[in-house]
Amino acid sequence: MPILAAVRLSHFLPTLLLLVAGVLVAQLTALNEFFLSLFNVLPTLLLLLGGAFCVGYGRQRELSLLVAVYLAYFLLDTQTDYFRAQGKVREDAVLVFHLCCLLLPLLYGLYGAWRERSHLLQDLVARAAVLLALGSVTLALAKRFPQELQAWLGGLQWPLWHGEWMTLLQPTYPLFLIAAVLLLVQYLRQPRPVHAALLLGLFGLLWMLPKTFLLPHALQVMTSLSMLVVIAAVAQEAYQMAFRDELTGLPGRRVLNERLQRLGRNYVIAMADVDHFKKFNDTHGHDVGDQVLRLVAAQLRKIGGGGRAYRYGGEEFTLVFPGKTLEECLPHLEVVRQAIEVYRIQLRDKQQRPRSDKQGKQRRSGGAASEVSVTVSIGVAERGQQGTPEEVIKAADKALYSAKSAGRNCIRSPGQRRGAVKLEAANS
Ligand SMILES: Nc1nc2c(ncn2[C@@H]2O[C@H](COP(=O)(O)OP(=O)(O)OP(=O)(O)O)[C@@H](O)[C@H]2O)c(=O)[nH]1
Repeated sequence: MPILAAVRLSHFLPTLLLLVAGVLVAQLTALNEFFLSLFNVLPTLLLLLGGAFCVGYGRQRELSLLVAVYLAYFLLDTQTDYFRAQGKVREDAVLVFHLCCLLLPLLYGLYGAWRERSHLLQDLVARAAVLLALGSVTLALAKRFPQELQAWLGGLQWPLWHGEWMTLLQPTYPLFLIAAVLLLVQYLRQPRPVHAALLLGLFGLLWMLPKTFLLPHALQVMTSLSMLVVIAAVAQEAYQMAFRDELTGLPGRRVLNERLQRLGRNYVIAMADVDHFKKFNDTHGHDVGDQVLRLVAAQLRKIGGGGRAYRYGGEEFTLVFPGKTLEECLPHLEVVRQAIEVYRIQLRDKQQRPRSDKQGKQRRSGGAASEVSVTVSIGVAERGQQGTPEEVIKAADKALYSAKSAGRNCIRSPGQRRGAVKLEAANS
């Protein structure tokens, strides 16, 4: 699959909306009592609840990231509290702020792009060891040589590369840039909600740092939201894992079972099955078989008439039409059956793939590119006077067997006579 084709706006949109909301709220100079109290405790609450959630789902990477963001928040919050109470900054404020500006993107980029190992405990220990080593060396230096360290950090500048807009210590920007590139590459290689959230969360933190002492709520609000978007993305992935079929992206059996409990008095259920799929797999290989299932699912997803497609299992799909009659659904089922029949699938066998564009063009013009197509048989049943959804599925399954024995690539319903299979044929 081309990389950009897998990029989804839905991976970014919720995170983007939350962060934009955060930017707007952080600009407010006065928050009401409720939100003030909320944002004062939110980072800690998110660390505890989100941390427990990540532990539960074995997400060491997100857990370590939450801890790193929280530590930076804790250090900066101590400084801003003092600043607000005393009207002046603490003695070590500049040093602490500069260290946070450098260590936050460093740890964020490192933890974010560091792939989780299969052994969860080892992974967690390795991440904790990095934090401990970096933290203890920094702390020791800051305690022992505060002035020297501050002077050294202040000297880290390249006047040629300095921009007017740079309000943070100059090396902060390349560190954020490296972290952003790492996280972007990670997203492009594996477009997942969590990878998108990690990338956008980094920008939230970059926005926040220069405003830490300037806007009274920027620190609490943006820390909270940067943590929240990561936790929300973990929750979104957990939901997808539980309820979406990974291969086709369609809702899986669990969602179907749940939907069946909420169907009203009238509904239609269709079972669709790819024809001769075993033979297809044997001829073209399991990978091509998977590719075909994805394409069949993509066509079924487009079903009209208020229908919804689910992967029932294997090469079998279920279509549910709430509040519809059989007559209303048949034309829509026929449209997808035909769409699948005429769809030509270009085989993307890696070994057969041309090495250059020129070669690819030559092959295509020479007709050497291999194309395949599949068909589906569909059995469809509607709820009668009585009957549970399970009984309607059984009836649709029975009709599917009739469709198979009637020659496949057709639609049948219970009681339909043998031969009355294709609507177009029947209508003409
Ligand atoms: N590639 C791939 N194959 C699958 C998947 N799930 C099930 N299959 C294959 O689907 C085939 C189903 O074959 P059968 O149930 O015998 O039926 P069929 O060959 O489609 O024949 P008819 O249904 O009678 O037209 C088996 O070979 C399974 O291995 C999957 O996720 N990916």
